[in-house]
Amino acid sequence: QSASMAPSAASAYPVAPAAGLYQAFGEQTGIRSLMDDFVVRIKADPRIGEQFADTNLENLSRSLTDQLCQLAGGPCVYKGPDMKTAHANMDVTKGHFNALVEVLQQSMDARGIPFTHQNQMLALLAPMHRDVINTR
Ligand code: HEM
Repeated sequence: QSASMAPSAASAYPVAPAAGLYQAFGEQTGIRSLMDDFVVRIKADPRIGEQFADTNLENLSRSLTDQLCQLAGGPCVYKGPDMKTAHANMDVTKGHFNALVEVLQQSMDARGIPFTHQNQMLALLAPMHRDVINTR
């Protein structure tokens, strides 16, 4: 049983990562710098930045790093709330979700992550839309 299939909040979506995905993202260090870049872009984004006004970006980057590292097949374990709970106190629309994906693509482009691997990561995140989007 791979790490990503272990029972946890991050694996409420039991999809196996493509081989080598974790390595393609530069392992834990690479994912952390990707997420450090991502949270700054998110907060600056005119479509969704406001929702992160009171967010501690350091903590968010750490949570997201654990989550993506685990999803990608790395040895991390995301210990935060499940996606429904994490987003329950805010209005998240499909437009917000798509904006976040676009910003993540910008961050992945900036780090030179190959398109195929970008799409493999997005495919792992996509099923979360059911729990994250809570508003029309
Ligand atoms: C696949 C899409 C998404 C994933 C994987 C995701 C993941 C996460 C994670 C892991 C946390 C931290 C939970 C914690 O440790 O407490 C979080 C918090 C948060 N997310 Fe998302 N999220 C997604 C989409 C969105 C969208 C579309 C929005 C709205 C624009 C959003 C807004 C927030 C906010 C405002 C927080 C709270 C940060 C804080 O604690 O202040 N998320 N998300």
